[in-house]
Amino acid sequence: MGKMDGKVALVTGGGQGIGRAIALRLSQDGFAVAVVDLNESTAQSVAGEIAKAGGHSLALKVDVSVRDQVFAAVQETAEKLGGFDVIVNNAGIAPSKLLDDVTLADFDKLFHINVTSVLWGMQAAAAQFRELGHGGKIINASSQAGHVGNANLGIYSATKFAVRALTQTAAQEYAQYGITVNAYCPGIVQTPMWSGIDKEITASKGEAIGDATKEFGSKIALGRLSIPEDVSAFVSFLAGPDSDYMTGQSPLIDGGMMFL
Ligand SMILES: NC(=O)c1ccc[n+]([C@@H]2O[C@H](COP(=O)([O-])OP(=O)(O)OC[C@H]3O[C@@H](n4cnc5c(N)ncnc54)[C@H](O)[C@@H]3O)[C@@H](O)[C@H]2O)c1
Ligand SMILES: CC(=O)[C@H](C)O
Repeated sequence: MGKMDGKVALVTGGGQGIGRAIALRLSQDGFAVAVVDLNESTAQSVAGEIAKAGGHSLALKVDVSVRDQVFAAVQETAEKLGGFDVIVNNAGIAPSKLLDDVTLADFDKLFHINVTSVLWGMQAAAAQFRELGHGGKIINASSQAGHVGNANLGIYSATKFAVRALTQTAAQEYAQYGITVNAYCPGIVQTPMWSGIDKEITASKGEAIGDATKEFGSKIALGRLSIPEDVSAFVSFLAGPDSDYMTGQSPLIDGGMMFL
């Protein structure tokens, strides 16, 4: 019996990387999980992994930058999985570009996918919790790059700083409804996103692939990069009953460069 049996969670960007690990872990915790992703195929694959392991799941193709699609996904999840208790606004992109080279189109796309998607997810989840007559948990993906501006990732860093602002503000505004709002801020996690960054940064510097990983990794006390399961273990805590007291906190845990 999972500790969260009967509860329902929605994970955006659940088709790969950190989102996939979160979806699988919340299912192991007992949640029924809606796996939401722009990539329908990977969303269905992760939902299939959950079902094969005996869990309840739903795969939804959603562009999280489109408000109506996010609201529709939350509604469909509540209807098909029988409730709604947790949303994890995890989806994001991380293109590497020097500030000098950033265009308005780059800026708008990145803020729509990494920031407004979090706002739409929080609005949709809070509305659903209130419609169902109970509180709930909102969990947002920030980053170490939301605490320290990263060269070559300046606009990305700006989006992750913005997610922390939205998280801490929502925590204050939603507390009256019994809704907690927290963010996770991983360091460097071995996912397709990080592989892409490593390639782009090292190529732009004319260095060998992997040099960016060595550069970032050298600052990690534990001497290793994170894996998606490091993050999903923390999100499992945030989604569970032990974090009912936490909202908008941002204590720092050094070591794996995991910030809360
Ligand atoms: N990998 C890292 O080092 C790292 C570190 C800190 C924070 N993060 C953050 O964690 C989250 C997950 O990162 P990851 O490394 O797993 O990334 P990833 O690129 O491996 O996976 C991201 C997923 O989001 C989906 N996605 C992208 N745009 C979308 C959209 N518009 N609508 C719906 N889905 C969309 C992709 O299809 C993909 O499945 C991101 O918010 C990222 O910024 C990552
Ligand atoms: C570089 C980093 O921290 C990730 C991509 O958020």
